[in-house]
Amino acid sequence: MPKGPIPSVFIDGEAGTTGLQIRERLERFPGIALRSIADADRKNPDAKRALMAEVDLVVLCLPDAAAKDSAAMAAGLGAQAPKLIDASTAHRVDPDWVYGFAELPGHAAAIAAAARVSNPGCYPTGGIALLRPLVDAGILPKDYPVTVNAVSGYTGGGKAMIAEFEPARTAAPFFLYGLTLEHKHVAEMQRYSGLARRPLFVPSVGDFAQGMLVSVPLHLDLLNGSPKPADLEACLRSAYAGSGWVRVEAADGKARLAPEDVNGTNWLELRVFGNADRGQAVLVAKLDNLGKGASGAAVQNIGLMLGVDVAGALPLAQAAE
Ligand SMILES: NC(=O)C1=CN([C@@H]2O[C@H](COP(=O)(O)OP(=O)(O)OC[C@H]3O[C@@H](n4cnc5c(N)ncnc54)[C@H](OP(=O)(O)O)[C@@H]3O)[C@@H](O)[C@H]2O)C=CC1
Ligand SMILES: CC(=O)N[C@@H](CCC(=O)OP(=O)(O)O)C(=O)O
Repeated sequence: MPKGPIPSVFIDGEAGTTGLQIRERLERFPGIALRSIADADRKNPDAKRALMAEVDLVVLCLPDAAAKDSAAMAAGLGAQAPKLIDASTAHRVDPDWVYGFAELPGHAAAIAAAARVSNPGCYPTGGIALLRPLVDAGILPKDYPVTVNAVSGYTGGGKAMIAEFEPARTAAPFFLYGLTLEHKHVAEMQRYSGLARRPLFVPSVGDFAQGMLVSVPLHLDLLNGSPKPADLEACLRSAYAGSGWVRVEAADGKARLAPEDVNGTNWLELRVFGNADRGQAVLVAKLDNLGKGASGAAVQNIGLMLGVDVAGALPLAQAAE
């Protein structure tokens, strides 16, 4: 039973990049009551605690340390504790939290039954979506030496990185990072792709605000059954048949792919580029890092956890200018 006439949500960190995007999606949606704290009080623990006790669900859109503090605060409310969705990295591989990737086998039901859900990272959303069906089908050996390459728009780094690009760019127009090979997303990518060997992950940022490509190169003769690129595509199509927000697109002989054209939507697009004669393929996911990669997944999870159909809050087409 909701605490009020309709289910209510508080976004802790609603002034940040991810929080604002969730707020935009829920503000225009009538099935959920969005509750806020006055700006001056947004970091005031007493104000937060009071509001947490009044709402059904809190979304944490905070740096990891602050997310852990807020999760502890919510747990301390006992019978008044709200359900939680954490958009940070703090609880992604924590066994007490459900991983909020609704399109993975069994996850939608687990999310619907959970009190604490960890929202996936933007890069893992692309990487896991490409890899998991191939592992589950036994095509990709669990110990395959997987490399995940990716490029993100600069909003992926939140307010601090946005300040390096707006109003004037001080960063390089394109750079690789994560080169110590300790990126915070590797653990969740390995766990939920079902890989036994830690994947190599090479992220990068370009001088564009939003949008993301995640790509995984594969040598087909090292896969089980030496599949053709078309077999990989068929495997992905079968895994996501009937999915509302993941679509598999034909490569159509394209040799180029840009990251921005699903921005503002909740689509996660998957493609298999391949050369059967060379025995090589590249799997590519395209998504909006702030859409399906953050706020869209959070809104999907809010819907599942509160039992509300949120399809109307999740754009499938870009808004007209
Ligand atoms: N940007 C992206 O593409 C994605 C981000 N995420 C994750 O979501 C979380 C938020 O990221 P993002 O929105 O990008 O980051 P931002 O830096 O844009 O926003 C974080 C917000 O949290 C606020 N904040 C910090 N501490 C507290 C506190 N104790 N109480 C209340 N508010 C606080 C900040 O306020 P102030 O600036 O005043 O300190 C800021 O408004 C992070 O954990 C991030 O890793 C997840 C997926 C994708
Ligand atoms: C471009 C950029 O800097 N991106 C961020 C990841 C964004 C994200 O998904 O953060 P969470 O792990 O908190 O979800 C990074 O690489 O740290």
